[in-house]
Amino acid sequence: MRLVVTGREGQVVSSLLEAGQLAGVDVIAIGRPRLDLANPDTVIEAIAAAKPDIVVSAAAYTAVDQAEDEPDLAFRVNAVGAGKVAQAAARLGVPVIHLSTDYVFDGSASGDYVETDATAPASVYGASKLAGEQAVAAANPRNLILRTAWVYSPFGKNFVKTMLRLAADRDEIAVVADQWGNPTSALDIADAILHAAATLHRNKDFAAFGTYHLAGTGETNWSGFARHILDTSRVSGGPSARVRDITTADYPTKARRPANSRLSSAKFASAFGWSAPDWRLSTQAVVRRVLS
Ligand SMILES: NC(=O)C1=CN([C@@H]2O[C@H](COP(=O)(O)OP(=O)(O)OC[C@H]3O[C@@H](n4cnc5c(N)ncnc54)[C@H](OP(=O)(O)O)[C@@H]3O)[C@@H](O)[C@H]2O)C=CC1
Ligand SMILES: Cc1cn([C@H]2C[C@H](O)[C@@H](COP(=O)(O)OP(=O)(O)O[C@H]3O[C@@H](C)C(=O)[C@@H](O)[C@H]3O)O2)c(=O)[nH]c1=O
Ligand SMILES: [Mg+2]
Repeated sequence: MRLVVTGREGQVVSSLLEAGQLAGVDVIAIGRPRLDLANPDTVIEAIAAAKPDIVVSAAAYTAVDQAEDEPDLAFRVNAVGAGKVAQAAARLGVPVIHLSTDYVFDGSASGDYVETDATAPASVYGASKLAGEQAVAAANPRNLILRTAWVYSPFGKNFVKTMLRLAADRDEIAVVADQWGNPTSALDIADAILHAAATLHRNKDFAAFGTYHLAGTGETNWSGFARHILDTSRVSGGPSARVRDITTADYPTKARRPANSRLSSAKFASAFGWSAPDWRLSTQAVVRRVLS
């Protein structure tokens, strides 16, 4: 099985390259300048040349606050570009596995979001990703749209690395405690994608295409996540700091973020027989890797 994944150094693409090597699966990453989602005309040819059995659409414009100032670029990359990736797969007669986000929801629900819940993005990033889901589904009926959340890993930029960096020269970090969600390790996402891809590859009659939530098991808020990161770091001999709970109003940002974007991953678990470890266990593994 040959997976062709978009992007070069992002968290999910890096995790897939590593997981593919361990599992003996060919993973080919293609990104800028060859495949530039901001220049969607580059996409079809770059993907065809890589001869995929399955395409994984992991590249995206992910700067949530910056997107408020660059909506055109965010939509070109996350909506038009993503649609082209799915179209490239369709032309080759292969499925596409596309990554989306919890930020397609506005956060007003009281429980976990399921796949059929109404979307209502509160940010440009969220709106561009929702448009991307629609473009992917329209371009290729053989799509898995995996909505994940709060992604961290040893690679790229993420909240775990930010907390460890801040703790190195501060005694206290103020973190919002009124936004709830599911921290998700990109290492786990990669494992889940390999698992789902193997299912699609093995079963040519696979019929359960569509949207799935795929996030870490268990819930917390950003402050609880920060505390667990820094507790783990302290016992591992790394930097630590006190975490002070603040509210969203105390931490003004350009983009509005959902107060509750918890996702139920039950549909993915029942379709693919895979669920993520508890978020605390996965966080510990990544913190230790970042420190080592
Ligand atoms: N990070 C998160 O917290 C979450 C992410 N997601 C989604 O999961 C997916 C993977 O995210 P993650 O791995 O964290 O992303 P990162 O922010 O770590 O990396 C972004 C990736 O997109 C690539 N990219 C950006 N712009 C372009 C472009 N114009 N053309 C080609 N490639 C481009 C980058 O390329 P390069 O390698 O060249 O830098 C990089 O590989 C995305 O679809 C994202 O929306 C969903 C929920 C949470
Ligand atoms: C650095 C920092 C952040 N925060 C807050 C801001 C925000 O509400 C929350 C998380 O900050 P971040 O900037 O890491 O989060 P953000 O960029 O919003 O993360 C999102 O990225 C996109 C790509 C997604 O798809 C989402 O699932 C989600 O992971 O923590 C603090 O309260 N204190 C701090 O010192
Ligand atoms: Mg400190």
